[in-house]
This record gives sequence, structure tokens and C-alpha cells, in this order.
Amino acid sequence: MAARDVNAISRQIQDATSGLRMRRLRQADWSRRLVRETHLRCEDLIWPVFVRDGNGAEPVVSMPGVERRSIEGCVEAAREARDLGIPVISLFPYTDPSLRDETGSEALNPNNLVCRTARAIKAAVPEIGIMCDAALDPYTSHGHDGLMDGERILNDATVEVLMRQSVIQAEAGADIIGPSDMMDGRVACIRSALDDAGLRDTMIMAYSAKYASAFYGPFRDAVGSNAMLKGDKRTYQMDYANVDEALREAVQDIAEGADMIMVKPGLAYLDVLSRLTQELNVPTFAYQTSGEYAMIMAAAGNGWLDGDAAILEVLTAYKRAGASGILTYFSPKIARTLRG
Ligand SMILES: NCC(=O)CCC(=O)O
Ligand SMILES: [Mg+2]
Repeated sequence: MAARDVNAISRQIQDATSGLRMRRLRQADWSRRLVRETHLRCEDLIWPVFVRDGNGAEPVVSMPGVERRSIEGCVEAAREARDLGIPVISLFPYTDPSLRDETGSEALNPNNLVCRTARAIKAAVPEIGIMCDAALDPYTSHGHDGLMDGERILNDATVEVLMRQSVIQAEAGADIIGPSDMMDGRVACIRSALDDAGLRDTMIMAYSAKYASAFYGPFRDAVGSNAMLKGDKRTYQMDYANVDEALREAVQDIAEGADMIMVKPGLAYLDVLSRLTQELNVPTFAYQTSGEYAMIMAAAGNGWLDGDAAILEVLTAYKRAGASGILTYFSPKIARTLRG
């Protein structure tokens, strides 16, 4: 193209945009950094860790790079998290099938695996926050989050068990209880149970908008409930077609005393996250689930995408959508990246 033509076109573009050229700020790394709107920080991360009874670590096959750790291995993870500036680690137990039953009674054993792990971390790494789920799925022989009567998940009877489970876990050292069960009314009941036990400072991060999702598969392998799960969780977890309902769930949990709320899964639900954070003024977290982790790792493992770049992009998108923080299995890896 002749130089004269280029100049003419350039003037036309200039006129059309009143002189504002959007690419001007993108021309250098320093200017892109200067105007960047969203920042992912180590402080945004919650690291979910799987614990097993016994010595040594076992790989979780469907989550390359993730292991079920021994209690000592979890203490190590807590030290690593502290050193990397990750504020919280959340604990998920693999329960031996011999300890599982219809009512998930092992959840109420004050010396169960998750309680022993919380105590060990509290003693060795008191600077770090510990989060434990309130739900029965790691403990039931049917893999559901609550008590069952035939095919039905019982709401109120389950809530009673969750109240006791929450107190037991808080007494063992959990700073945050994460009700992940989606029973109605559980936040209010857990709050009052904690208060009655003198545990007024224990926080609640409610899994408020937890959807019945295909993206939990590898997690169920990790905690050993996949093979046993009978049916699906659609009578208590949300329908992925709904977003107004997520708002009603969240409003209810906040009114019941949730200190923080959560959306789960994350990537396919960024609109839900965005809606909740725009309409409600509470710390709102998102869970990058095991299936999301596995997708990135599988593609990266095959050389089909740049894993490190994809992780950073996706987690920044969670923040852009409004997340206060993210529960992610990538926590230690991304924290190391962020620290250079
Ligand atoms: N309550 C915790 C989970 O269900 C986690 C699911 C996942 O990471 O897929
Ligand atoms: Mg609810």
C-alpha cells in the first residue's frame, strides 16, 4: 500500500475515534501493567488438600499432580502454604470403605482423620487458617451428603448431624466451617450450634450456590465416594440452568449467619459469581473444581495448551468476575508463579 493511502486511512481512523486509540496503552508490558484492572494474589488462594490414613502419599489418578497425603504430609502442605502466603488450607478426608456406613457416623468421631489432621496442623502451623466441610459424603456408604430414607435425602435429620459435625471439627481446630451439603436451613442451625458450644469465632463459608455438576468427578475419586454414589445429587444441589435461584440461596445463607459465601463450580458459573458479587456485599468465593483442574492438566499434559498460561488466565477471570478468592488445587503452583 502506498504511503499516502496509509496516512489517509490513519487520519480516517483518528477522526472516527476522536483520537482515542485503544491499542496505545497495550504497547508495552509496563503500560499494560499500569492499567491492569484485576490482580491475582497469593492471598486470594485457598488450597484444598486430601488426607489419607497411613504413611506416605498416594496419587489421585484423575488429578495429575494431586496426592492424598498423610497427616504429616498435610502439615507439610500447611507449612508450604504459610511460606507462600496462602491464607487457608481446606481438608478433605479419604475415608476407608470399612469406616463408611449409612449414616456417616465416622463424621461424628472426634478422632476421625480430618479432626486429627486439623489438630496436627493447628499445633505445628498456627498461622494458617483451616477450613473443613460440613457434609456427610466422605463418610456415607451411599456417597450422598445426607441421611437417607429409601431414595430420599432427609433434610432436617441431616442438619442435626451437620451441627454436631461442625462443632467437632471446630473443636479440633477448624477456623472455617464450609457447609457443602445444600440442605435447607443448615447455616442458621450450624451457627447456633457453634455459638452454644462457645465457638463464636468459628467462621462459616457457605457453599450457597452449589450446582449438581459433572465437574466433581475426580474429587469423588479422591475421597473415594465415586464408586459408591447411588443416583445423583439433583434433589439438593442446584439445577445448572438457574441463576435467580442462586441469589435466593445466597440471601438466605447470609441472613442465617454466613460470613462468606461460595459459588461452585467456577468456570462454567462466572455469570453466577458476577451476579452475586454485584448484588450482595459479602465476601464471595468460587471453587475451581476437580473437573476444571483435570481439564487443564489433561490438555496441558498432551501438549494441547500452555498449562501455566491457562491457569493464570482462568484464575484471573474468576477475580474479574468478582471473586474475593478461589479454592483451587493449583494454589501452591500458582503461588510460586506469582512470587516469581
Ligand atoms: N465439597 C467439596 C467438593 O465437593 C469439591 C468438588 C471438586 O473439587 O470437584
Ligand atoms: Mg440453601
